[in-house]
Amino acid sequence: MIKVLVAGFMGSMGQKTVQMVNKNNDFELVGAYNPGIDTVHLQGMGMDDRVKLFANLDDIDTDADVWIDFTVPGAAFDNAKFAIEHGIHPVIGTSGMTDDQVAQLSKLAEEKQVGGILAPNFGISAVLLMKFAKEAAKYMPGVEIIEMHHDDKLDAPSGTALATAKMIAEVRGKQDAPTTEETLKGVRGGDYDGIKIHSVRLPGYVAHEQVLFGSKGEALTIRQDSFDRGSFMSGVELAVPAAAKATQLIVGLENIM
Ligand SMILES: NC(=O)C1=CN([C@@H]2O[C@H](COP(=O)(O)OP(=O)(O)OC[C@H]3O[C@@H](n4cnc5c(N)ncnc54)[C@H](OP(=O)(O)O)[C@@H]3O)[C@@H](O)[C@H]2O)C=CC1
Ligand SMILES: O=C(O)C1=N[C@H](C(=O)O)C[C@H](O)C1
Repeated sequence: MIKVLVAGFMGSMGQKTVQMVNKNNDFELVGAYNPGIDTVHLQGMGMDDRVKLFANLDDIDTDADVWIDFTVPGAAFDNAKFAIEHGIHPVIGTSGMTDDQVAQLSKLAEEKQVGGILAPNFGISAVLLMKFAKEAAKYMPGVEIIEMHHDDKLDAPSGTALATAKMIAEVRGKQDAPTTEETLKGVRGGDYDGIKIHSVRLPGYVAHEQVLFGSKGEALTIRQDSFDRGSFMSGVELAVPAAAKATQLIVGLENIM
C-alpha cells in the first residue's frame, strides 16, 4: 500500500486526484494540503475523517510515501523541496517550474536518494504529441506551437508547450524565427530558441495543443485535446508507484511509460 498526500486537493486537479487515490486499492490517502481549507467545501468532497488535513506547509506532519502536487506555479518548488527533505517522493504536475529549480530539485533528490517524477503533462495524448513532434521536427524544422487552455490558467505558456518546444529544439537546434515587423506588439507570440509559442485562454476550453509544421508546398498539424481532467489520471496512477521507488527526479512521463 502506497501512502499518498495530495497538495492542492481543493483545486480542479486536486479533487480528481483525491477521487483517483480513493478508488485505487494500492493507494491510501493519508494527507491533504491546501491553504485556506474551508469546511463547507470539504463536506462536499466526502473526505475520510482519517485523512490528516493541513493548511500550512510548516504544519505538515505525515507518514506519506508520495506527495502529489497540483498547486500553483509559485508554490510547487517549495512544496517539492519540503517533500524530498522529509523523505516523501514527489509527483509534480504543477506547471511553471524554472530549469534552475528543476536542477536544484534533481540535486537534492540525488543527495537524499528520494526521487520522484515531474511531468509537464500526465495525459497520454499530450505525451504522444510531444514524441511525434520531436520526430517530425527532424524532417520539418519550420514549426510553431499553439496551446489553448481554460481562462483560469495562471501561467503562460503552458508547461506542455514549453516542454514540446524544448524537445523540438533538441533535434533541430536553435534557429531564428522568420523576422516579421510586428505592427501589433506580441502578435507573433513567445519565442523559445526560434520556435514561436502562442497561448490562447478561453472559457469552455480544458487543455489543448497544436504543433504546426510547414515546409515547401506542404504542412503537418499534430493536435491533442484533453476534454476532461480525468484524462490526466491514468498518468498520475502510473507515476505514483514509479516515484515511490525512484532515487532520482525523473522528468517527463515518457520516461516511465
Ligand atoms: N501535469 C499535468 O498533467 C497537469 C498539470 N496541471 C497543472 O496543475 C496545477 C493546478 O491546476 P488546477 O488544479 O487546474 O488549478 P486550481 O487553481 O484549480 O487548483 C490549485 C489549488 O492549489 C491550491 N494552492 C494554492 N497555493 C497553494 C500552496 N502553496 N500549496 C498547496 N496548495 C495551494 C489552490 O488553493 P486556493 O484556490 O485557495 O488558492 C487550489 O485549490 C497548474 O499548475 C496546472 O498547470 C493541470 C492539469 C494537468
Ligand atoms: O493548467 C492546466 O489546465 C494544464 N496545465 C499543464 C500545462 O501547463 O501544460 C498541463 C495541461 O496542459 C493542463
